[in-house]
Amino acid sequence: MAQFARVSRSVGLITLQNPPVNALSALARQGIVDAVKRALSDPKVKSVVICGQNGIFCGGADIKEFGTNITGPPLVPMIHAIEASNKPVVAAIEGSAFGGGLELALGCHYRVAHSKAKLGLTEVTLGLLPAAGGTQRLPRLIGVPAALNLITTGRHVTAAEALQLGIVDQVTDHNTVDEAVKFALSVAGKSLDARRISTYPCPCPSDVDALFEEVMQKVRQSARGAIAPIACVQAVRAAATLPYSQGMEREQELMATLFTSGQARALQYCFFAQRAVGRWSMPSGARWDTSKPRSIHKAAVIGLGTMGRGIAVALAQTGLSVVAVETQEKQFMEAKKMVSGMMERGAKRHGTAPPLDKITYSQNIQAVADVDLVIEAVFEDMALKEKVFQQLSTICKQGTFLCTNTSALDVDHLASQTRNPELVVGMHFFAPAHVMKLLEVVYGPRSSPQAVATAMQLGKKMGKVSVAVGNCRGFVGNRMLKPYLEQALFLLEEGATPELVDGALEEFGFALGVFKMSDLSGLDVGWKVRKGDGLVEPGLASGPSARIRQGRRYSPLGDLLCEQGRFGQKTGQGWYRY
Ligand SMILES: CCCCCCCCCCCCC[C@H](O)CC(=O)SCCNC(=O)CCNC(=O)[C@H](O)C(C)(C)COP(=O)(O)OP(=O)(O)OC[C@H]1O[C@@H](n2cnc3c(N)ncnc32)[C@H](O)[C@@H]1OP(=O)(O)O
Repeated sequence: MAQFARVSRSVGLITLQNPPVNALSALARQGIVDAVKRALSDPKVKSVVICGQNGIFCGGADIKEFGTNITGPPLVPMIHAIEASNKPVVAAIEGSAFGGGLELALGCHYRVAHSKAKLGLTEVTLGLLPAAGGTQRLPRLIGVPAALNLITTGRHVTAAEALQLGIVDQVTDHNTVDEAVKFALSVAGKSLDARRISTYPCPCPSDVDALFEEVMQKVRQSARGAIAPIACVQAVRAAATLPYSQGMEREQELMATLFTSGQARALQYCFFAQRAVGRWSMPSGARWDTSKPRSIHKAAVIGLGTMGRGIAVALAQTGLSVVAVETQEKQFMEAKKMVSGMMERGAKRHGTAPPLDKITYSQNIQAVADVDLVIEAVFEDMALKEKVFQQLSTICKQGTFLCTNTSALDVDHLASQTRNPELVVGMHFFAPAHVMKLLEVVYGPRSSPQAVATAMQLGKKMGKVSVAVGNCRGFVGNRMLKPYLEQALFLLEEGATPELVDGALEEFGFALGVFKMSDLSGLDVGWKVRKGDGLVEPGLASGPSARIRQGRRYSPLGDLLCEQGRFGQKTGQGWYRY
C-alpha cells in the first residue's frame, strides 16, 4: 500500500497506493512505516519524498475503519517518526490533502503543492477533530486565529492560500513529484532543527483567554448543537496554552469523546450516503455506470417565482448560459432585479465576479428554442404545467430535455403532454434553490436513462447532492416533510407559537425552524396540493370533527393563513410578518 523507490540517486520516494483516495488504512499505515524505515536505514538515501498515486496525495484516515476494531500501526507515532527523521522528508501534494492526509504532510519537514491542490483539516465535517497532531501542529505553524478558522470549519484551502498562510513551502504548476524531488535534493544534509513543527512555540495573542472566549461564543452560535467544533476550539486552546506533549494528550482525550458520539456516526453515515446516491438505478435496470449523460451548455428556466429565480442563479453560477422566461410583466421586472441581487451577493461572498452576463431574460417562451435543457418552474398547477409542456414540446429543438420542478405533481402525466416523453424528468429543487444542496431527479416509467443521467450529472455540476427517485405524490423529500409539518401544526393547536417551535428546532440544530422554512418556500404551494388532495373543503375549517379529514388528524391552520393571502415571505406575511 506504499511503494518505496530510490530516484535521482539519493532521494527515497514513498508512494501511497490505496485507491481511490489513498486513505490511511491499517495496511497503508503499515506500508508507510515500512517504507520510512527502509528510507532511513538506506545510506544512499539522503532525503525522502512522500506522494500519493493517481494524482491525489491522501484523503485522510480510512473512515471505513471507524466503528471497527482498528488494527495496524497508529497514525500519531507514525507521523512522529517521520518528523523525528534526521533525513529531510518532503510531502508532494497533488489533488487533495485532507484530514489525516494533511496531518501526515504537517509531520514532514517541507511541503510542495501543485497549484490545483486543495488542503484542509476536514474532520469536523465528520463529527471529529484532527487527532493525528493537526490541532497541535497547525496553530504552531500558522498561528491560532488562522488555525481555528480552518479546524472549526473544515474548509478546503487552495494551494495559493496554503502558501500565503505558510502551510506549504512551494507551489508548482509542473509535475509535483519531480519538483518535490528537486526540492528534496536541495535540502539534503541541511539542519532540520527549525523544520519540526511540534517543536515550534505556538504564536499566541497576548490575551488568550479573551480570544478563546470570543471564539467559543461564535462557534457555539454557528455550531447549532454540534459538539465537534467546540472540541476543536478546546484542542487548539491546548496548543496555545500547553506544551506540545500535553496538548497531544488533550487532543486524544477530546477525540475519544467525539469518536463514538452519535453525531460523528450520523455525519459519517451522511458522507457515505451522499456518495451512494450517485450509484443510482431504475426499475428498468438502467444504471449510473451504463447510462451516458449528454453535456448541457445552455439551459432555460420557465417561471421566475421564488424557485425559478434560485434555479436560474444556480445554473448561471455553474457557468451555463441561461434563458430565463417569465411571461407576467410585474413578476418579470421584479425577478430580473432579484436574480441580479442574488448573484451579486453570492459573488461578493466568494470574492468572484457575478455571472450576470450568463442570463438572458425573455417574456416570450419562444426564446427557449435552442437550449439543451429546460427546467419548468411555473406555479404548482397541473393545467398550467400541461400547457407549458405542450408548448415546450413544439418550440424546443430536437432532443432538448424537459424537466419539471414540480414538488408533488405527476411527472409521467406531464411527459404524456409531449412528443418525446423519454426526454422528461423531474428536477425538484428545495428553496432557496441556489443554496440548498438536495436535488430530487424524478424518473417516470418512460424517462430515458440518458435523461436521468443528464439531470443527475447537471445536479452534481451545480454542487447538489442529486438523488434519483421514483414518481409518486410528493416524491421522497416532501413525503418526509409532511409528518414533520403536521406535527408542528398540532403543536400550535396545543398552545405553542410558531416562534417557540422554530426556536426549539433551531436550538436542536436545524438552520431554519419549520415555520420560517415554510414562509421562505411559500405557503400557497402546499395549499394548492392539499386542495388537489380534497383536504381543503369549505365548511370544514372549524369544529372538532373538522380536525379529522380522510380518516386522519388534520390541522387547517395553514389553510386559514392562505385564505387571508398570507403566503409567506413573498407576500410580506405568512406565519410571521416581514
Ligand atoms: C473509544 C476511544 C477511541 C479513541 C480515538 C481513536 C482514534 C482513532 C484514530 C484517529 C486518528 C485521526 C486521524 C484524522 O485526524 C482523522 C481523519 O483523517 S478523518 C478523514 C478526513 N478526510 C476527509 O474528510 C476527506 C473525505 N473525502 C473527501 O473529501 C473526498 O472523498 C475526496 C478525498 C476529496 C475525493 O473526492 P472525489 O474525488 O469526489 O471522490 P469521492 O468523494 O466520491 O470518494 C471516492 C471514494 O473514496 C471514498 N473515500 C473518500 N475519502 C475516504 C476516506 N477518508 N476513508 C475511506 N473512504 C474514503 C468515498 O467514500 C468513495 O467511495 P464510495 O463511498 O463511493 O465507495
